[in-house]
Amino acid sequence: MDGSALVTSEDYTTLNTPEPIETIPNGNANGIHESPQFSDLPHPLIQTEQLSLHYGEKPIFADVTLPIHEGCITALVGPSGCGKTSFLSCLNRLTDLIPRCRVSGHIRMGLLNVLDAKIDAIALRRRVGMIFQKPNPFPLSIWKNLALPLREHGIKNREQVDQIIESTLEDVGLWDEVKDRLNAPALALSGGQQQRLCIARALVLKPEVLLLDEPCSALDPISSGVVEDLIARLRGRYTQLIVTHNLAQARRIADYAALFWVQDGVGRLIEYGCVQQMFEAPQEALTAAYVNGIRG
Ligand SMILES: Nc1ncnc2c1ncn2[C@@H]1O[C@H](COP(=O)(O)OP(=O)(O)OP(=O)(O)O)[C@@H](O)[C@H]1O
Repeated sequence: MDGSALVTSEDYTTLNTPEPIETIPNGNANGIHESPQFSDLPHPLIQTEQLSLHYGEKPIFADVTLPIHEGCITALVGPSGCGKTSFLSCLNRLTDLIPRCRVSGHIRMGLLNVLDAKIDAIALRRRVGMIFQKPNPFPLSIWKNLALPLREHGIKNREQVDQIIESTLEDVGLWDEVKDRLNAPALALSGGQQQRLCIARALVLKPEVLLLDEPCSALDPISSGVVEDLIARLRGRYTQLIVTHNLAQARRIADYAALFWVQDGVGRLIEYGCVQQMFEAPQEALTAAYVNGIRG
């Protein structure tokens, strides 16, 4: 599902987030990515319990209990229509904006009960940013794409805004490419640059979690590689949950993977584990068939 239409500038609102954590759970001296062992695990930053979602009367997924570990990359994989995007949308309550969408079960993020009707969903969306399949920069200049969410959060001092914009564009590897044309329209950038700008737009608000819904699938192979490298580089600083149909990508960058599948008309979590285990020694026959390209 392309949820880009769901997001308004209002979704980029509200301050009050802790600084991103600095721990880097992965990556050895050679830069080779290694999956963490379960024994090394901190508590999950987010935990869903028996999470279920309906659109109207139609059940989409049911009873999903899934930990999402801090600083790690978790990949959601599975065939089209099994509810991966819908699951992502629950985590920052974008589901509130979908008519006749009903979510039940529990989502804990630290001490926060995410599904509590009383919590500030706008504040939550600042802590849990979302990146969509199709890059969706505002039809404004590059600079304004980043200044706008800052201004909405009360950061207006020009020097401070410029400093945050520069460091965030550095973070996403875009500074050198755009520093001489910050007033150019964002829509004039290439698809891959636009997607990195959208990631920067989420990062200026210092989120803890990034939800990435097939962030590379609309990009050419080179741009896709650049965005994938960026996601891998952000490991440890942000908790990332990525929906991808690209199993090779999941294997390259994720620490954990979760396989969703429609069974008896409803999406189910079939298996969750370290990415290495999911690909090399899956516990479920369906996972083995999926990762080996036999099913799905
Ligand atoms: N707003 C909506 N209203 C009603 N049904 C919806 C809505 N959004 C998605 N669906 C349906 O819910 C099911 C799950 O969709 P979802 O996009 O979550 O699956 P997905 O696994 O992410 O699929 P894909 O990999 O193709 O993006 C699909 O049958 C879809 O048609």
